[in-house]
Amino acid sequence: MKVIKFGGSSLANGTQLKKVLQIVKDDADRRIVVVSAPGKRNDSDEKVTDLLIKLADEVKNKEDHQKTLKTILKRYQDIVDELEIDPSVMDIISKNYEKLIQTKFYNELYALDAYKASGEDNSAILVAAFFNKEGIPAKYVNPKDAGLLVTDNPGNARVLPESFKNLYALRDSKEIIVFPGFFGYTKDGQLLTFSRGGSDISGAIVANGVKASLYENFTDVDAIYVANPKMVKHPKKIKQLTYREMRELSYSGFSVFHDEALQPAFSAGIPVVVKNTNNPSAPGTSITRTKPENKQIVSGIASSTGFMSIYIGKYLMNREVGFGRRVLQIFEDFNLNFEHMPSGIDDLSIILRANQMTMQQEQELLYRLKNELEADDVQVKGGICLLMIVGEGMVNSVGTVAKACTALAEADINLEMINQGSSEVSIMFGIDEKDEARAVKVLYDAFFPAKKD
Ligand SMILES: Nc1ncnc2c1ncn2[C@@H]1O[C@H](COP(=O)(O)OP(=O)(O)O)[C@@H](O)[C@H]1O
Ligand SMILES: N[C@@H](CC(=O)OP(=O)(O)O)C(=O)O
Repeated sequence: MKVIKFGGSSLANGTQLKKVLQIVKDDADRRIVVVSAPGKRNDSDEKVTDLLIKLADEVKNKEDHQKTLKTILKRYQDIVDELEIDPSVMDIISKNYEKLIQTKFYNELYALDAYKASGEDNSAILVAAFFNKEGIPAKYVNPKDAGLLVTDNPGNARVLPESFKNLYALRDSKEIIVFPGFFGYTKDGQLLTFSRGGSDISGAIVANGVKASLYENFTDVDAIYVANPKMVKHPKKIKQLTYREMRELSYSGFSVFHDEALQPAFSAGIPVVVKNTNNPSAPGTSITRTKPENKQIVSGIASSTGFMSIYIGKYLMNREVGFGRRVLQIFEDFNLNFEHMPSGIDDLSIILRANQMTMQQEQELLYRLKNELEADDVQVKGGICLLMIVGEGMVNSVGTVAKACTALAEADINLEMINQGSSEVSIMFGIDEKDEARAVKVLYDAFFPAKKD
């Protein structure tokens, strides 16, 4: 049995849905279809999820929401019309939205998640109706009925382990299951979403639950490329990656596959393949526990912006027992996640995502760090980009850091930070955000030089 997930780009209009149907028909093992909300039809279009966030905001602020609601309904209506699906589906979807808008939520974050999730929920209802109309017996299954349970973290829910056992029952269905991605329910029955792009996570959870032989993730590119195709022209394709390589690359910018989607697949040993809905015969990229050794030391180069660093300097820091714990306690008091913590004998830096704090919180944090730790110096720097070079081959090879540093130095790109060693398969550099695209390009040229004829 295979679990197959289609992203928003594969569900953006009727033409895309016809491709989805054909892909499902092509392989009798494709029994569970996890769907996203309709995505962008072209570069200037809006994702339904983004429209729903806008709608939630308008309803919350008691602003006029009719235009946004109409735009959302039209996205579904256009698909229903193009595919000549029974118009009663549109009545169901419209009623779902009427009901949602009338619902009084006592927690704004729960409300936002309910709006966001409705994009995938209605998409699954529509896809199931389309399959049935085309003679493929299919049924929509709600994550609550299937027992997909999550933690109580709005917009950032995590799966609860008992979900996997509950989901096993999906194997028994005679019909193809169409399952909405992106959300689950707490034990108290509250709907909550995963983080953005989280339909990939739902697909991996369902694949784990039903003990799938393969998790196929269909998107709009022929493969995962060694660098983001928006930054490097025609980058090389990757045939195979290990789970840990993919996790590092997704975490640091390869948005094509969600980093949290690796663990459920990994823990059940389920191979993942990323393929193109627009070109399904292309082999795509496989993600597996191990991969055959090859000459390629670096597998991919990723980058991600939006980070800040907080530097703390204090003479004899290394001799002060409990210093690190006190630093982290202050961060915990502000409910801040941190990503990295490079350190020296008299200084340490904390790298964190900048969007976690307001200016005022930042000022309060700096004040506490300086005073409670009696630090000599506390400085903050925003606008940091993390560059990640990833490859299993780096474990047994020398010279990767030197090669990367040379390429960056020759391009006059200043390194704010280097972090090598904690993860065997990656090297991380902190640079100024303005240098991001140039840095990815020079590293690509250094590690994937064009073949000379
Ligand atoms: N290294 C990479 N390889 C392939 N695609 C990448 C990479 N990095 C970023 N992407 C982007 O990821 C996009 C696919 O992910 P996404 O937009 O989430 O698709 P979907 O709508 O199918 O979920 C691609 O169109 C591409 O722009
Ligand atoms: N629709 C949600 C979840 C998702 O995974 O979407 P997509 O498969 O289009 O990346 C989002 O935009 O975040």
